[in-house]
Amino acid sequence: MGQFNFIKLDIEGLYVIEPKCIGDNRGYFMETYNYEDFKNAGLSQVFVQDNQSLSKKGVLRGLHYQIKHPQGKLVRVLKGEVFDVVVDIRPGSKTFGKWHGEYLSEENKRQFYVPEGFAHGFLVLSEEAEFAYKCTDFYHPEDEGGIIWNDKDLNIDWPIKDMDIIISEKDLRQKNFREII
Ligand SMILES: Cc1cn([C@H]2C[C@H](O)[C@@H](COP(=O)(O)OP(=O)(O)O[C@H]3O[C@H](C)C(=O)[C@H](O)[C@H]3O)O2)c(=O)[nH]c1=O
Repeated sequence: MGQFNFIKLDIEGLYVIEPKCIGDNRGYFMETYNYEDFKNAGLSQVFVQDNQSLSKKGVLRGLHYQIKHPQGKLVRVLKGEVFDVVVDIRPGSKTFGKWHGEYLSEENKRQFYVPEGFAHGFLVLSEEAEFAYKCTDFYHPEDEGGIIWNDKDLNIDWPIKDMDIIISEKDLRQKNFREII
């Protein structure tokens, strides 16, 4: 118990979580999730699906969300570094249309909890990045929505200087923010 530092962010419902990393002469150990600790911090969501993806430098995945089956996500980076972005698309939210970015890395071991109602994506900054996350609902491909990564209204400040961005065909065809609201 008490293995995590929970940091509430300005956008309601977003948390950065810093796990306690216990080092010794072999390496380190850390709990990466604990239902009791998270429940005591107000995050009693149950996760039903874990995902993991590997991406090369410059890969940008997103911005994705599910419509009728929105997923809360607890995201972290196992290897490398990413700039992780969420956009508040919760109807009636006072921060509707606001985005927030977090640098998540193997080094800082920071986790990012994103409640249901956000679009999510990330840009890989390291040569490679292994990305792992827990979801509060299952994948429903027929229910997927998306926003184009460089939407003019959202104006997300992706750290892409001098980077060759790699985006899937699907993500190159995502909608503008104005089309989904
Ligand atoms: C998301 C998902 C995908 N897939 C299959 C579907 C495709 O055959 C393949 C790649 O899917 P996709 O290109 O949608 O993967 P990402 O671009 O990483 O999508 C994710 O990107 C952003 C960052 C997210 O937050 C979402 O979890 C998710 O939308 O995996 C599954 O079988 N289960 C799944 O839960």
